Amino acid sequence: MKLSMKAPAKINLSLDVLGKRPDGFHEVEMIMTTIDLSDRIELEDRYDGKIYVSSHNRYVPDDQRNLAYQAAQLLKERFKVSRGVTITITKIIPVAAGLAGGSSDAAATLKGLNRLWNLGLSVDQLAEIGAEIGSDVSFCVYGGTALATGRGEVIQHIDHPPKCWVVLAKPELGVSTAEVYRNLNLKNIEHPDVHGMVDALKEKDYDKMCNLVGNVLETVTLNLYPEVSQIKEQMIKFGADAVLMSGSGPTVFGLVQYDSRMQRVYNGLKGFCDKVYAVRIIGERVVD
Ligand SMILES: C[C@](O)(CO)[C@H](O)COP(=O)(O)OP(=O)(O)OC[C@H]1O[C@@H](n2ccc(N)nc2=O)[C@H](O)[C@@H]1O
Ligand SMILES: Nc1ncnc2c1ncn2[C@@H]1O[C@H](COP(=O)(O)OP(=O)(O)OP(=O)(O)O)[C@@H](O)[C@H]1O
Repeated sequence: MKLSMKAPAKINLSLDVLGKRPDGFHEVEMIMTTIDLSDRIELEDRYDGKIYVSSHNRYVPDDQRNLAYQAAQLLKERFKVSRGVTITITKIIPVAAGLAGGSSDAAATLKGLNRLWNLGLSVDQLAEIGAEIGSDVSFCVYGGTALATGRGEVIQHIDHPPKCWVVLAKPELGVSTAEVYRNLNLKNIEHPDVHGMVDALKEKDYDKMCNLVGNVLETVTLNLYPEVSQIKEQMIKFGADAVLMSGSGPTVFGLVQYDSRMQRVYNGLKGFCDKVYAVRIIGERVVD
């Protein structure tokens, strides 16, 4: 049997770091929402018990380092599954970009294998297993819009953003999340108003949402890679309503309400940056 799953990217509308934990991770408070930019994951049953993964993308490992492979291995071992799987990833989400591409591939693999292997796990159980693979995987299992706390794996569903465009620009560099967290100076943080953002979404107040976007990791990545600042400046110049880096970067996104303005920002960035996308926020949970 064969299954095909969509694995959407996320953006962080707000990202705050509260401190460093004894386990080395950082305590975060962030708002994530899914966007209409997705990888496709095909899962095909194997009866020799092996796990194979391929993506035809030179930046993505085709072995046990692949997060989708790790998802399959975890389920196989934990639930003593004798069958195997061939995982084929059509990579659309840019890699090491701050868009949770690998995490979403892992989440889609967990959800797909739950069906393919008849494991009967609830979405909450899948999210809990996902947290063992990476901090963003739990959110990706649920999708939608959430306030994520802990190291990112404690998920509280919140209202989705008002309808708008997201223009994304990804410079030709990949960023290591670990390196960005390592370079964060906890004594010198300007905390974004995460709870104000929750209210803005509840009130469906587009202007308030735009005013409150903030990400404490942005300054770190901007210092490490000044070209990200230039992309931000271009987005602002071409008229995006709000501009922010997603996650640990380097992707910068701009929120835009009107189609004509979206086209202007998109075209403006196209000449400036290699990978540019204009997509909608999905924001609402899709149960698949
Ligand atoms: C930047 C974000 O993408 C925002 O959504 C996430 O916080 C990172 O999520 P992720 O890529 O799934 O992160 P993980 O794979 O769990 O961790 C990668 C590395 O980032 C650092 N890390 C990650 C999450 C966190 N709350 N604190 C951390 O310090 C750790 O050094 C860790 O070894
Ligand atoms: N399925 C996968 N897709 C992309 N990268 C993967 C995958 N599996 C493992 N990786 C590795 O993970 C690293 C980070 O890639 P990914 O695209 O998930 O980063 P990211 O978007 O910054 O994630 P996050 O926003 O969760 O921090 C890559 O450098 C790659 O080597």
